[in-house]
Amino acid sequence: MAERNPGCDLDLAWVENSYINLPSVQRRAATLTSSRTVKKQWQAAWLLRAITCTDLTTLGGDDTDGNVVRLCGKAAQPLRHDISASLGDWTKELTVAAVCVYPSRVPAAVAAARKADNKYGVAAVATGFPSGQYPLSTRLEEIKFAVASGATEIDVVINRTLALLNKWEELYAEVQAMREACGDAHMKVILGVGELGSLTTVYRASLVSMMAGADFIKTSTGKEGVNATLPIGLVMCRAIRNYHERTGFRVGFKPAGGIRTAKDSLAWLVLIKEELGNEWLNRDLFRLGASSLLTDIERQLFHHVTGRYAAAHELPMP
Ligand SMILES: O=C[C@H](O)COP(=O)(O)O
Repeated sequence: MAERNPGCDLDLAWVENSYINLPSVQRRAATLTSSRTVKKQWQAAWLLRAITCTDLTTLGGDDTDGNVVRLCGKAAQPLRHDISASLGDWTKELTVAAVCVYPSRVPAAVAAARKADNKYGVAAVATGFPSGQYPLSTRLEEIKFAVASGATEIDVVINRTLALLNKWEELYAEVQAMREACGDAHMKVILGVGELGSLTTVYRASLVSMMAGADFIKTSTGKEGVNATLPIGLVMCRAIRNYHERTGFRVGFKPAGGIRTAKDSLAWLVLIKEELGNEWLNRDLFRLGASSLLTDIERQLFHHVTGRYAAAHELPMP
């Protein structure tokens, strides 16, 4: 694991004097997908990398321990054995980075991960996910419950109200308290970008979260109307880069919400490579939060290996 970001004092002047130019962000984001294409064995290699960085997610009101355990089976063995064998023996060891579940489902996920020698992590969403509209005391209790249940990573949501009202000191204090409640569990801070109103607010909330000790910043819960988009991702990566330049600490990035196709995952990998560099292209510093992405990646790898697309029954999801 990379050295954790300990955070730093809140630099309010830096936060309040930061502005984002929307047209230039849009222009740069548009070049990302047009400037680089990866094909054939290189594409297969990138897709395998995407799998290792995936937080395989189920966050449904109808989740049960049964479907969480099936998801964990997929986390431990993301590809069908024969596809895996054709891609090389080393892929037998391939797992996703983590499974991501609600706090009440953590014990089942932890038990399943233990049976797979903890080759992947167990992440829990917390702090009044997805809205964060609850008292701080209960939000912190949720973190403690998930950590006590064995979660190794906690995906917390910020209080968007504070960000929208530019109450940066209060937001900083809340995220600091969340980091303390997480203890040794790594903390991913979800900004809920679709509800932040502007890219400038996204940049400022990114900075404040990192100053307060985020190990990762994450775009979305998957429940907002707008989730992970490349322009928003670009702004967050620039914030991560600027924070690293000033403090020397590396913070990870997790786009999440609406990432469904292998092509989407390649675009996100290109963004990371171009904006943060190869150093960020691993599960310690990059995650893709997704519930259905793996299905399409497996489908594309099946095509790479066999030359044809699989019928639905050939690649059943758990
Ligand atoms: O944190 C991950 C998201 O909730 C997943 O969203 P998704 O279902 O759109 O892939």
